[in-house]
Amino acid sequence: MYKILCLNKISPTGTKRFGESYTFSPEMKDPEGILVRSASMHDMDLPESLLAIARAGAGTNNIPSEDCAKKGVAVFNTPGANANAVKELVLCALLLSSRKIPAAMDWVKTLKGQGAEVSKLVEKGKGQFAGPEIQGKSLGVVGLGAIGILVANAAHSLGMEVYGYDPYLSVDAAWRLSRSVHRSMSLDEIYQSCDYITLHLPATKDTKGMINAETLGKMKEGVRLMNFARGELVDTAALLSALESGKCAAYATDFPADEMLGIENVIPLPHLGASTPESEDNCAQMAVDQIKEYIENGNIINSVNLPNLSMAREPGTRRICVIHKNVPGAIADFTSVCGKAGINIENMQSKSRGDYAYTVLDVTGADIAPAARELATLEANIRVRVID
Ligand SMILES: NC(=O)c1ccc[n+]([C@@H]2O[C@H](COP(=O)([O-])OP(=O)(O)OC[C@H]3O[C@@H](n4cnc5c(N)ncnc54)[C@H](O)[C@@H]3O)[C@@H](O)[C@H]2O)c1
Ligand SMILES: O=C(O)[C@H](O)COP(=O)(O)O
Repeated sequence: MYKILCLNKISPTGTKRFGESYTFSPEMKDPEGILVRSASMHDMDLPESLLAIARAGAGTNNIPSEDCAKKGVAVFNTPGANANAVKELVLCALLLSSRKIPAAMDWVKTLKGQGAEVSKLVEKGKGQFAGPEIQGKSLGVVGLGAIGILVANAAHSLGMEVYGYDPYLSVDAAWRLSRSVHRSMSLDEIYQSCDYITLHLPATKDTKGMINAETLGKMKEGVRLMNFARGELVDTAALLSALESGKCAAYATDFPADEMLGIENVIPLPHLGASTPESEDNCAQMAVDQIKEYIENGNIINSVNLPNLSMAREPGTRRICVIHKNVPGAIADFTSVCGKAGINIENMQSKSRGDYAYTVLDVTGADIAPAARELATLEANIRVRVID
C-alpha cells in the first residue's frame, strides 16, 4: 500500500484516481508521496520514505525544490491546469480596478434605509466613481506562460492594445498567442507605454521586488496594476507611496500585505485565482496521475526539479530508476555494473537537467538486488529504485 500525505485539501475528483493500492490522509507517517497546494514546506523535515511531491497548481515557491533534487525527491506541478480560472479573475480585476466598482458598491450600501431618496442619492453621488473603459487602452502582460497567454488573448478580444514581455517565451507559447499581441523586448517598454500592467511570472530570486520605487517611477501616471502571481513581486512600501501620490491609480491583487488592507484603490482578494471547482478538479487529477506514474513506473511528467522522462514498460523486465548527478561516466558505470552482474539491459533512457540526471533501465537476467545495491554506492548516484 502506497502512502500519500495531503498537506492541503485536494479535490476528490483527483484522489479517487488513486485506487485501492493507495491510502491518503492529512496525517501520514513515512509517505511515499505528498500532495500539496500552497502550504509552505520550507520548514518541513522530509521523510526518507518520500519519493515525490506533487503541487496541485502552478507556483512551486512553497516547496524546497532544489533541496528535494539533492535528496532524490521529484517535485511536480500541473502546468496550465488552473490557467483559465486565473484568467477569468484577472479580467474581473481589470474591470474592478477601472470602474471603481468595489468602492461604488460599498458606498451604495451606506444608503440603506433612505427609502425613496435612494435613487436620487445614487444619481447625485455616482460621479465620484466614474472610471475609464478598458477598450482601446494598453495592457502590458509580464510573463507569457499558461495564464499570461490566456489573459493577453482575452484582453485583445475585449478591444485592448496588448503588449507582452517574456524573455523565455517558448515556441509552443508563441503559437498559442494571438498575432495581434505586440511583443515587447524589454520591461521598460511595458512600464513606459501601458495603462494597465498584469504580472504572470513566478516569484524567484530574480523577480522578487521587481515592482519597486524605480520601476513604478517609469510607469505612466495613473497606471493600474494587477498582481495575481505572487505578493513577493511587489515592494509594498513603494506601492503604497505610488497609490498615495496617484502614480498608481489602482492595485488589484490576490496576495495583499497587511499594510494594503483598507487602503483606497487597493482591491484585495484572498488568493482566489485557482479556487474554482473546474480548476481544483483539473489540478488534482493531473497531480494524482503524475505522482502515481512516478511511483508505479518511474516516469517523470511535469517535474520542476528533475528532467522529464517517460519510457513505455518493456514486458517481462524489471525497471531500475536512478536519479544521479549530471557527470561524465555515470551511464558507463551503470552498464558496467549491470554487465558484471549478468543483467541484460533491454531498454534504457537518460535525460539531464542542470546538475541532475535521470536514467531508467529495463532489465532482465540475474537477481538485480545486488547490482542495485552496488549502484546505490556510486558517488554520482543520489537515489536508486527498483520497480517490479
Ligand atoms: N492567483 C493564483 O491563484 C495563481 C494561480 C496560478 C498561478 N499563479 C502564479 O502565476 C504564475 C504564473 O503561472 P502560469 O501558470 O502562467 O506559469 P507558467 O510557468 O506557464 O508561466 C510563467 C511564465 O513566466 C515567464 N517568466 C519567467 N521569468 C520571467 C521574467 N523574469 N520576466 C518575464 N517573464 C518571465 C516564463 O517564461 C513563463 O512563460 C505562477 O508562477 C504562480 O506564481 C497564481
Ligand atoms: O500557483 C498556483 O497554482 C496558485 O497560486 C494557486 O494556489 P492554490 O492551489 O493554493 O489556490
